[in-house]
Amino acid sequence: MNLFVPESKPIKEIKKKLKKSAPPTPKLTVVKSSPKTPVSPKFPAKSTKKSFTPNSAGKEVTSKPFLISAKFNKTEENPKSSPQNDNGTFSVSFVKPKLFQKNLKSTNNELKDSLKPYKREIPQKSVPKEQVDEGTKFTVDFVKPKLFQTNQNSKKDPKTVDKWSEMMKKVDGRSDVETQNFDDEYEEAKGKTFITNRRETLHKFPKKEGSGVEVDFGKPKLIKAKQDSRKSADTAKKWDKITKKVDGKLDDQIQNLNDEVVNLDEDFSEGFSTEGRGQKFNQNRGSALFEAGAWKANKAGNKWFGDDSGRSGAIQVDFSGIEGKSGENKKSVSTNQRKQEDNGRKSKLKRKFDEEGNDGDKKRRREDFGSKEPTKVVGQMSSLFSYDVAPEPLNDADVEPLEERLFSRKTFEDAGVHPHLVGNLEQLFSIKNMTVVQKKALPELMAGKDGLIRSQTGSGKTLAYAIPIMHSLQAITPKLNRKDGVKALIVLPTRELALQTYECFTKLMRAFTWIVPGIVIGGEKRKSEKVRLRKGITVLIGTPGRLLDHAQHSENLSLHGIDWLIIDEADKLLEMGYEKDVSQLMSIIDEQRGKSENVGRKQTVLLSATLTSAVEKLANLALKNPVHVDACSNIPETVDVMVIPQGLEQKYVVVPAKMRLVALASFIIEVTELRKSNKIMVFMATQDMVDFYMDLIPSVLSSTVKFFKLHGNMSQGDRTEVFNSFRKSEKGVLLSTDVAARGLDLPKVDWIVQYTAPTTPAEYVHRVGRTARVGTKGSSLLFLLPSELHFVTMLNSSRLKLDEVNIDVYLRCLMKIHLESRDGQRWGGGIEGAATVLQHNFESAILEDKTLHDIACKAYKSWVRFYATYPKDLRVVFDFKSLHLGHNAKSFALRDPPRAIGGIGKPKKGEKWGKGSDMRPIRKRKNDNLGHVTESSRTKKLILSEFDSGLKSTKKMK
Ligand SMILES: Nc1ncnc2c1ncn2[C@@H]1O[C@H](COP(=O)(O)OP(=O)(O)OP(=O)(O)O)[C@@H](O)[C@H]1O
Repeated sequence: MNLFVPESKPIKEIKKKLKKSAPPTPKLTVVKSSPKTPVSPKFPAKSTKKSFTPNSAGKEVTSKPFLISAKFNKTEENPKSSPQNDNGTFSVSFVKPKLFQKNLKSTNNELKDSLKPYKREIPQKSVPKEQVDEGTKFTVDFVKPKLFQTNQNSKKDPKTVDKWSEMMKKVDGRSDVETQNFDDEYEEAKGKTFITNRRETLHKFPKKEGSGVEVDFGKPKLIKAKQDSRKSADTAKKWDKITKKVDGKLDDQIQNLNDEVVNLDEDFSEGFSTEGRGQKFNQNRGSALFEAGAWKANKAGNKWFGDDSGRSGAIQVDFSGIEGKSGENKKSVSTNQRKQEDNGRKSKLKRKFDEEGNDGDKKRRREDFGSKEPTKVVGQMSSLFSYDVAPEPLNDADVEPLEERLFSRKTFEDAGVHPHLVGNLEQLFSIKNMTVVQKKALPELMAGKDGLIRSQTGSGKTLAYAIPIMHSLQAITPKLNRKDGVKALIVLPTRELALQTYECFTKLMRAFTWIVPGIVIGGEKRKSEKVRLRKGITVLIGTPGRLLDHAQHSENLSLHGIDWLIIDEADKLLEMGYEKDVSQLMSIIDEQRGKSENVGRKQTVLLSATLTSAVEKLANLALKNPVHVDACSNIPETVDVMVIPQGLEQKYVVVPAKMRLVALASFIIEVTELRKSNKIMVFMATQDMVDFYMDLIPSVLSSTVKFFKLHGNMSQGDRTEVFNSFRKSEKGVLLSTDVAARGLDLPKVDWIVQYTAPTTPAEYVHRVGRTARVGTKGSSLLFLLPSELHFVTMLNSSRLKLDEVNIDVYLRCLMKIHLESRDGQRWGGGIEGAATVLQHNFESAILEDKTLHDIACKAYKSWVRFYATYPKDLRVVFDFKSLHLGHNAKSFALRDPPRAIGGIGKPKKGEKWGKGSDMRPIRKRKNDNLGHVTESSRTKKLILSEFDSGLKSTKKMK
């Protein structure tokens, strides 16, 4: 059966009939169309079939959908004329072609390539051509359009690209059922009716009715084009322009269509809409449409109209089939649902991966924290492995640490430093090249300027000011002598730092014997210091309290000849509340200098590894036209960033309160015994903690490594001895308070452990800065309670990058050493068993020794008090109320319940803080006039005790 030529109406017959039925030639404004000539002169020739691309039938498929909107203009003579029974004018609007062409133009070769296999399916030769007469009705299969559409979309949305490639896979294997599935999306779009009113040469499709496939379908593309127009301003404009034209020409139907299109446009994001169904298009360029694609003949439909020329007939497109899009909608809903499910599954998977993926440690930690057991009664050892609920592990932060170059290529010689000094540096310090901060600071300070200097820890700030001082003092003629009094005054926050600086100057002065260094740091008898001062000192180094004391009360200290005032670790001095002492010192210097004749200009220099706003305010008061020396060239001004030595590896470990002591001991064993690292510094919050752990840990571990302790409440003799012997020792563990956090230059320290977290990010930087100095390597480990985990986030925001290490890494070492329970009890195997033995041994040591028990209680109380004094901005992380005091007591090897330990404990319901407890409510800190936070007097006492000048009556404690 020939589907294309209706058997019942041979062409000639039809023509005859037409002639008969046609009224006298109406005055028609016929817009002629031919494949080669655009119907509307407003549309260029480009919009003809020439621009078609091959379709599956081997025939060209238009890249322009030819959604041709047509208007049948009723004639004046025959106002009742209708397309069915009369001729009329058909105005055609080539709405889409241009637009679509634009779209296709933008389609890259990928589209063509991807379509090739599909197109080759039906070789061109196999498609015979056939003449079809006017009035032939065609049914359209809407396969291709979607394909094109999708491909176009694919360029805009990666998801669609995926979908597209998935579809293409199906399309490639077009013969199989899947392709059919793909076509299903348009299944219900089939059945559109096209009627030609002209004779056509058509491709003959397979013999059967309903076969054949493709058409380049205007409507979807129209919708799509409109939709696309939202994506490109140009296209949108063009679209608007075209729409206007169309609107001017279209009849109601078309107008409606446009309305629909707008609606569809809205709906398109949800998939193909049902809105377009039932639309009818009139087209007077059926040929173009036919040419545009393959179609199916439907001999049942013989409606046709138009003139016999066949040039201005109409083709009616019935979109009723588009309701199939509701299926699509359903599909898209289900796709959405599937997507949601997928997302759900993915996020579940992601969570799972986060938990146990490549970081099984985190997973284990979460499991470990899972159970919760009440602390058992005193005298019995409570389980070590039952914790608070674990915190959510932190996501890996995207932190880009700030880098600061350390060394420069310039030598001290290049900077014009006196050759004797250069020689000294080479021989005694083994130093030739300057560090960056020295390279920047030296020329400015040697030129007589004041300076505010910042650079990372261990970058040679001491020499950055010591060399210019020495260089200028040695140049003074006649040569200085002791009677000239103090020429340079160096103020530092701690005695150890003062001692270290004194040593540095002593070395530098070897070539200049007439320059005399001196130190006053407290802790010594005032009398012997006075004697030294009376003898005469050229470079005086000291802590602020003792310096002020001498300046105020000792006639032997004359400051009128001061040329240099150095305030080192300025931020710490201010944080400790020394700004008053420092400013008093400055006034005394100015006063004495004011009374003297022939005084030169005094140079003042402030230094710190971290510059706070308080330091800058002090700088404004103390410095005149200072030069700002920052070793980091790209430090952002707005962000509170910290620079860490590049050789420093920063880690943190989250340890439940109960496990802290065992974890610390394990770490010490692991690092000193198994990894053979040499030196560790362990920072603790309070002096009592340092005392207690110093008494407990070495005795229980019977370790071969030597332990040292350093805090502000030790005698100066002990402090100096410890400081010196730890410096010189090859191996050792130094338990210390923050007294050792600043400025100390202890050689070859491998690890910095912060057993209690610092009170500021800046303090963190100074503590870890005791290792990895001047280009060496070092590591740091920060202990955090689960509740403190987000301190890491805070550090991250200062561009400090820390990596998490699991507690097991250290606990595992307990399996490698011989651990015996003190009383022979057995505690099971594995890590847990070993850790329990160790904890048991600590607790037994306390139980066996009442003094040690008392020390433990004292330490515990001091820690609780300390915890309540975290600065306000850190309390969100170091929240006293979130502490499990009982679990924390265990880290002091105490089995006693908190309230039994000197009344420490949270108040019971209805009870106030302080009642029967050592605890007090946390006091607010106030801002002083220098803009930094001042401590409550109790907190201040706590901090100052670390750095006490040793004087009986401390004025600074007013
Ligand atoms: N140009 C240099 N080349 C090599 N080493 C140097 C140089 N300048 C100083 N050093 C050494 O670097 C070490 C650290 O110096 P210094 O204590 O002055 O650092 P810092 O910047 O003050 O550190 P912090 O901020 O911790 O106080 C010292 O041992 C010092 O001798």
